[in-house]
Amino acid sequence: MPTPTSAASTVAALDLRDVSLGYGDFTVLSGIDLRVAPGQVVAIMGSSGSGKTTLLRAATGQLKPRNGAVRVFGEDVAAQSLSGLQALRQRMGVLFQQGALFTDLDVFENVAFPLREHKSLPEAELIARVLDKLDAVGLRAAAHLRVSEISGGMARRVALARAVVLEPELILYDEPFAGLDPISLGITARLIRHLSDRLGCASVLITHDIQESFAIADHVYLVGQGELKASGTPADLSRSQDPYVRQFLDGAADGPVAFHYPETPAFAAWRRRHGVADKETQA
Ligand SMILES: Nc1ncnc2c1ncn2[C@@H]1O[C@H](COP(=O)(O)OP(=O)(O)OP(=O)(O)O)[C@@H](O)[C@H]1O
Repeated sequence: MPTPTSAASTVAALDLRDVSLGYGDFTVLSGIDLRVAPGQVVAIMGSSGSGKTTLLRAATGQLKPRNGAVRVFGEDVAAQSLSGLQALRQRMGVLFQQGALFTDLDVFENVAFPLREHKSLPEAELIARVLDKLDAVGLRAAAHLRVSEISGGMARRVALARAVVLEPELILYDEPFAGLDPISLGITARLIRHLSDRLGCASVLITHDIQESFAIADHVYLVGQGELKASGTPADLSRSQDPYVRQFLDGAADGPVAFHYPETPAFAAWRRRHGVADKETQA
């Protein structure tokens, strides 16, 4: 029989059961089952507009599911009061694509910012914590530099240190590799794995980058055509003969992965207002 401790440790950091998400009359995704265990690195992949960022919004409670439940650390996100949601968010780190730093603060103060906002630590402890996180991203000795004095790749790493300074149990990364050169890309990927292992936190990456995410992920989910198309280890997906998975992984132009944005009821209404026939009728 599991002890209370071992039972607690099996609570998923993020758990989606039969979740549907959408905006207005447009359903983006439905029937999504997804689980991220503590310490796991999970990649969510899919073509442009497939709903990856939408999933991330559901995890942070910005978007309520139309169906099913989104649980973070075992708590139903949609059932939370504002203070409950804030308490859950304090246990999460989010690194947005434009993880913009405060340009009027130096590197140290950028990373110290969440600690100063949310914790009242003695200064010596705060300094130790910030330097520890800067050390984890290889930038301890850059603490004194102004944001204008660091490169774009360094700025990404500072943003990463800031995202983990509160030692979150779950970190959500929105396209952490976008716009990075191949070397920085490899370094950032290894850093994400390293931070996850070092802090024991669960990491979710929203990404298009197959090579780097497959190199560090324990599990991969592929979304497309409004649903979960595949899930498994990188090795499982690499072996898959499913036409959708193969087209996505091989980057082939022809296949089931849709290039065209799907026609929504809102577009159909716009089309009718402008006297435009639908494509099939025109053809
Ligand atoms: N606030 C919103 N209101 C209405 N529709 C939205 C909103 N945000 C996103 N969408 C729609 O939801 C769909 C999924 O968008 P989402 O940003 O989740 O895709 P994505 O997979 O992250 O795409 P990309 O890889 O291009 O960033 C898109 O069709 C988009 O137009």
